[in-house]
Parts: sequence; C-alpha cells; structure tokens
Amino acid sequence: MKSQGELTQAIHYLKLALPEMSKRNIPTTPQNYAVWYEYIAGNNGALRKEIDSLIKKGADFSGKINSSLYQKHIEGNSLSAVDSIRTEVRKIINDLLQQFSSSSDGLAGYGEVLERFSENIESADDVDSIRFLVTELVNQTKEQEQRTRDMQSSLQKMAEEIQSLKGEVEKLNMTATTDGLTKVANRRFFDDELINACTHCHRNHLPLSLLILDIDHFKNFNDEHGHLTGDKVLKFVATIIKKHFKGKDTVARFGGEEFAVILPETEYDDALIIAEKVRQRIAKQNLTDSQDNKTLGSITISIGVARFRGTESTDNLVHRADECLYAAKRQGRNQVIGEKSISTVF
Ligand SMILES: Nc1nc2c(ncn2[C@@H]2O[C@H](COP(=O)(O)OP(=O)(O)OP(=O)(O)O)[C@@H](O)[C@H]2O)c(=O)[nH]1
Repeated sequence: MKSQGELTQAIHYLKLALPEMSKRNIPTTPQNYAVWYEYIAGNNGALRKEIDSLIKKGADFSGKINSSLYQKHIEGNSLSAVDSIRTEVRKIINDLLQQFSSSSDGLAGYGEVLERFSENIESADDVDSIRFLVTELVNQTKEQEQRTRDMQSSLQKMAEEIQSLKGEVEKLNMTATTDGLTKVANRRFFDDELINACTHCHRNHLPLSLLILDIDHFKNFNDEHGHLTGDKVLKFVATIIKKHFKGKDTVARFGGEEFAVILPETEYDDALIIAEKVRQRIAKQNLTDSQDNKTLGSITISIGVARFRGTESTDNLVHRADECLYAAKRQGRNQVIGEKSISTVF
C-alpha cells in the first residue's frame, strides 16, 4: 500500500531527527527541529550539503550554528516545512480511512462466516459434523477478535502520531510568523500582511494607516541596565502596544527595537490619536525590574504615521512612515509625527 509506505517514511524522518539532535546536544526548539527534520528528509540539498560538511569538520552544533542554518535554509521556506508536515498529517488521515475500509471488509467477511455457519448447521446431521462446524466458528471468531485488537492498537498509534504532528505544525506555524522574544508578529508575517491589507483596502476603497514605533535611546538603556533587562523592556513595550490594537490590526516587531502596526480600515486621523495614546501610556510607566525590585525609570517611544495612498507600493508606504519616525527623532523624540505634519515632500 503506497500511502502506508510514505506515511511510515514520514514518521520515520520525524523520529530520526530527535536522536540526531540529542547526539549533538542541540536543544529541541521548533526551529532546530525544523532544521534537522529537513536534513533527515534530504529534500533541501543545500542544507544537507552544509550540515554534512559541518559534521565532517567536527562543528559544535550546540550553539548558534543551528539558528544560522535555520535563517539561511529554512526561514524563507518555513511555510513549505509546515506544508510538508501538513501533507504527512493528510497521509495519516488517508491511511486511517483505508484501515477503516479494510476493517469493514473484515467485518463483512465475518458476517459471511456466520451466514455459512447457520446454513451448514441446518444440514448437519451428526455430532461430529456439528462439533467440526462449532470448532471452525470458534477459530474464525478468535481470528476476528485478533483483527479487531490489531485495528484498535493501530488506530491508537495513529491517533498519537496525529496528535504529535499537529503539535509540530502549530509550533512551526508559530515560529514562521511570530517574534520569539515579544510574541508579536515577525517581520516576515508583517511584510505579507501589509501586502494583503493594502490590496484589500485598495480594492474596497477603504483607508489604511501604518505606524512605525521605535524606543528612544534604547542603546543607552541597554548600556546602563544590560541587554537582558532591555529584552524585558521590549516585551513590555510589545504588550502595551498589543493592548491598544485589536481586530484586524497587526502588531509586529519590525526590527531590533522597532515595532510596526498595520491599521486596515482606519482613517489617518484616528491612527494619529491612537498612536498618541500608546506614546503617553508608555512614557508614564515607571519601570521596575521584578527580579531585584530595582527602579529603572521610564522610557519613551517615537512614532511615525503614514496613510496608504491606494496606488503605491507597500515599500513606499513603509518608507513614508519611516521618514515620519525619523522626523520625530530629529525633533526631540517622545512624539508622534504624521506625514501631514512634516514639510518634506516624499
Ligand atoms: N535588549 C535588546 N536590545 C536590542 C535588541 N534589538 C536591538 N537592540 C538594541 O537597540 C539599540 C538600538 O540603538 P540605536 O539604533 O542606536 O538607537 P537608540 O539608541 O534607540 O537611539 P534612537 O533610536 O535614535 O533614539 C542597540 O543598542 C541594539 O543593541 C534586542 O532584541 N534586545
């Protein structure tokens, strides 16, 4: 049965990836798992070649090497990794259906056995032939019981495989679209979503606004309090931004300490108002490091706001929001600047 073979192979790949990783002390994060799954599956020639050559050189895979392999060979293709796991789940489901149909064939066969038995018992006229028929029926029943048990255990096994593959798909989906630190959308998702949202708004004659937000003097903050505390501040800023937007809006990490928000179906003036609310909310927070209760003071953000012009490229729109952000920085930071308020003609 072809699909059974493919299914077994897919599950085999999934299972082989883990020992390979553990042998090399590679943490089993979804990213690392994606790299090693692709390596084992052998579909990604460039990745396979690079890993083989690294293995030959005796490279240490426990550190950053995996994330650079991921960025280089998988990130752009991570949806295809998701797709391939989805295909595997589909194969498992197909296989289940086949198992069901062959099991109902088995049940139909058992029905025939019973029918034959009842016909034969009518015509049996001595004890020996009745004994023979009953023995045969008992044997057939035992075989049927065994088939049912096999079926149950293979169903159970497949249910477990599906469950674990579903988990993998979810993790891969998350990694492909979410920023690991702040848990908002990542840049890749943002780029795709901006194109989708602009197309939708253009087609339906709806407004769209774009915000780019950047933490002020974040380098100084990192220098003074350390990178890890800086990371916590990034998470805090992401949480506050997220709280201000919902529905169709997309909050994304745009770069290091930069965030972006796509506001489909939102007028430019409304976008300015909400941007100002976010700015004020962040500026008024007195930050404390929960680990040692140390007061960190407050941080501020600068925000650029641009309005989608309907016939422009998304690069243009981003560029104009970025120009506004830099105008806000030039004019002293901790402020919102919209494209109407700067004199430069873009
Ligand atoms: N903690 C932490 N810092 C980051 C991360 N990504 C980028 N940064 C830091 O963000 C800082 C950005 O510095 P700059 O681009 O000079 O900007 P700035 O100091 O915020 O100054 P202005 O933007 O001009 O107000 C750098 O120190 C980066 O190291 C991150 O994930 N975590």
